Amino acid sequence: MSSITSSKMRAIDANCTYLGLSPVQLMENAGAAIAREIMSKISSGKVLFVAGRGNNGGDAFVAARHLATNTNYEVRLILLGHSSRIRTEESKQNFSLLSYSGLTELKEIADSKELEKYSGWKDNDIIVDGVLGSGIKGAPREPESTAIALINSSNSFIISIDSPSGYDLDGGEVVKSVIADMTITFHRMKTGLELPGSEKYSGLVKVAPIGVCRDAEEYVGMGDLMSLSRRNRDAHKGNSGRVLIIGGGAYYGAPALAALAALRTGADIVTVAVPENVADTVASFSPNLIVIPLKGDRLNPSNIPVLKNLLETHDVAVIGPGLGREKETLETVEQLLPLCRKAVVDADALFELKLPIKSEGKFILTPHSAEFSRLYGSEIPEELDSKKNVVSSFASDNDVTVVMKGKVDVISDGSVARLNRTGNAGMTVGGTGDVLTGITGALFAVNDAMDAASCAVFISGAAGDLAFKNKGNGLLATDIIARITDVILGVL
Ligand SMILES: NC(=O)C1=CN([C@@H]2O[C@H](COP(=O)(O)OP(=O)(O)OC[C@H]3O[C@@H](n4cnc5c(N)ncnc54)[C@H](O)[C@@H]3O)[C@@H](O)[C@H]2O)[C@H](O)CC1
Ligand SMILES: [K+]
Repeated sequence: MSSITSSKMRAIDANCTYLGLSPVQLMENAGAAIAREIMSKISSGKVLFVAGRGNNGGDAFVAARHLATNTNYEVRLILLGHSSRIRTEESKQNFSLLSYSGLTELKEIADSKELEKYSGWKDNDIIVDGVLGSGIKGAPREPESTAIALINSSNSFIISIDSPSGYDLDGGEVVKSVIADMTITFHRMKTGLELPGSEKYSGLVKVAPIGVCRDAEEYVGMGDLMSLSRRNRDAHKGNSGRVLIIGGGAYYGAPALAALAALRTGADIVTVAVPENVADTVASFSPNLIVIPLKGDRLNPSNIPVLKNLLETHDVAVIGPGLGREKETLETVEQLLPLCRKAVVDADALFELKLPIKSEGKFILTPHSAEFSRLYGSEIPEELDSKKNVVSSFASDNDVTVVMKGKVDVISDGSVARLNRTGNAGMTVGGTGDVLTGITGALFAVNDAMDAASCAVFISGAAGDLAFKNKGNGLLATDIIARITDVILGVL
């Protein structure tokens, strides 16, 4: 399996929490893995743990407790700072257990000078570095910086927890780092530990499993939303996404639903370009919509010059909701796609879509399984792994990102395939597909295609699940739009 970045690891952790596997359980497994490694290396001896106030230090607390259950080991631990400043509940809980765990010494040292004077640095068989892990930001500050220097100047065998402290697991600049003999990283290899020259800092790298649920990685969860781009405090209007919805003509509700969903997902500007016969109706749904009427009562080739200008001032186009399948409409879609930098293609726009799209642009297609089957030209297999393979190779062959909607949604950009299980049977009501495309458009405006597509199906389904709690099978597409912010506010 390939390596992952530390932000991907954080997303997996958060997905574990979402599934009910708590951080304290993962920490217990992480610490136990460190203790096992020490026990397999030496059967007795002196071990000094140096712990920071984050969860990297928390892993060290657990490891020290496990190791001290065996009286062959003399276990000492220094906490860098005051225990009142330990950051997380799981770490606090594990620190408090240390008073009952038979350690030879347990010290809290916040001051760098005092740290230098500490008598326990010498004659350890092993020093365990739990100073900083994946949560590091910038160059190590004090007292962590002095602790790193003291660890490096010892003659002991150095084992780093998760990452050599100070080293960037994503491969960024290293200002000051522990030079370890061995690094035990958790769950998966990290990108930065595979880079040429990284072994100078890490020593031998081992990957320890910590009991992460398989679904926390494969299925989209709350943690994935953490990797979405966040709004800058000094953002200007438009920075958070300009979405152009091209739809309507045959219908009027669909483009309005997509537009309102995009606004609730956080897009700054949502413009709805619809044939003039439905423009007033679409505009009447909400004063928040900007509606541009297009000549004619269906999308047609004469609309292209106006749409071309609009595409230039928008980050992403959402093409399809309520268009109808008139020949001239589908031909217009075909001519429009190569003009888009980014587009979400849905509903009627998928009907006669010619693939691959001859364009430099990036595309997300959101077919349900019957639509996908038509594009794919064959039946879709029942079994989930085969479905993933089919969607993945289709995405790769056509250079698109695909969301195949179903009871379990399958999302792939051709290199990665993810699954989503949020959503419920109440969402078979009309308009829910339009809501999903609107959410996808808003996310795609400011994120890459795979993140946008995966998070969009998750948000749409989770908002639908919240709506289902109050409305049951009577839920409407507009009820889902009303709950989008509740899902997003849970994370961003
Ligand atoms: N699934 C897993 O991999 C698990 C990993 N665990 C361990 O948790 C750490 C990450 O923990 P986190 O609390 O997010 O961060 P750190 O402990 O690395 O550090 C945060 C801590 O340090 C302060 N800080 C940040 N930058 C600096 C700096 N430049 N100088 C000084 N101090 C800094 C920050 O303010 C915080 O207080 C991971 O590596 C694993 O070891 C889980 O225990 C189990 C699941
Ligand atoms: K560390």
